[in-house]
Amino acid sequence: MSTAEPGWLPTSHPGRPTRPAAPATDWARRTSTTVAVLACLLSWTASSWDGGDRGWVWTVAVVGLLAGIPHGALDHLQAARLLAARRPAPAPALLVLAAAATAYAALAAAGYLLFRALPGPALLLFLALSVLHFGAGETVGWGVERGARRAGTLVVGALVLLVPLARDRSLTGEVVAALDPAVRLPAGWAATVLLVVPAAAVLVAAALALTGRTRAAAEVTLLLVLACTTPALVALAVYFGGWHAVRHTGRLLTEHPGLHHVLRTRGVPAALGRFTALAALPTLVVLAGLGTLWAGAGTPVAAVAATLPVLAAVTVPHSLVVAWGVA
Ligand SMILES: CC1=C(/C=C/C(C)=C/C=C/C(C)=C/C=O)C(C)(C)CCC1
Ligand SMILES: [Fe+2]
Repeated sequence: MSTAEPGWLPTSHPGRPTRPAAPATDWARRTSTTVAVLACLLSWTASSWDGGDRGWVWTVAVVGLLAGIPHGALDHLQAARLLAARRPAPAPALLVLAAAATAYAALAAAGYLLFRALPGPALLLFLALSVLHFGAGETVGWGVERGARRAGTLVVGALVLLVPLARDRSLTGEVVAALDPAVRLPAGWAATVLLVVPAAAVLVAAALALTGRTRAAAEVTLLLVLACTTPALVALAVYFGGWHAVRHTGRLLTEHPGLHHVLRTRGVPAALGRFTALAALPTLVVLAGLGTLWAGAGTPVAAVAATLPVLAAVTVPHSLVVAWGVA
């Protein structure tokens, strides 16, 4: 990073903006929509040709998971920036970064220990947190009042996570049993989710369309189709890696001062290049960890069960940093 560019602490931006920042949001919306539409079309085609052999679904699941990892790779920088902005007096940048990274790691460790000690309640908390995190990522740009945003967050978060999990009860059950055979999901949860959530999503899409938010309405409809008509793991993986992570990255290009500077002066591809460079090392660390976990798992289900506590652990600080940034 050259000395003329702002780093991860709040600074005034040198120079005049040469490009507006909206292209990052636009790029993210166009890319994620294209991915979701193509994923639906390809998935319907594959499902009709695979003769019941669903090996391809696991490939899509791994690709989606891997594609989603980098979107949290700059969380420690985001946390440091938010922490620095709240301090009454400026503190040395490295000290703030160390404090933010320590708090982040401590929260992740606490999440992991909780998952290991009490898998049942921790799984329910993790699902609730994930619904809120995914849903909040969708409603952030809707421009609706707070109550409507909260309802939309719950409905769309449940749509993209709980509906696929409920559609493939046997996979969800197997993963949960591999995690801890003593854990029981509440009876009737899947039927309730499938009865309530898609209908609620239709109402949300209709409300958005009737209030002139046609693009948001179309996006909720597309997520409804993805969640309800593609194999559960495909829906989850495509949403996580091809939609949630892409949109979060688009927002980061505007929120992170260094990336925003590159975005304004050199455009979206250059800002994405800079994001890739910054995210590479944390992403590689997570990949190495996942590789170790997966090497010890005998079956795909065992690999997913081994991934779950780690995913839950990093989701705790990740969701908090993202929510703090939006607040
Ligand atoms: C229960 C369960 C799952 C839940 C995954 C979740 C809840 C992921 C949340 C990720 C988040 C919130 C990432 C943030 O960016 C799997 C692995 C799909 C497989 C089947 C069982
Ligand atoms: Fe996220």
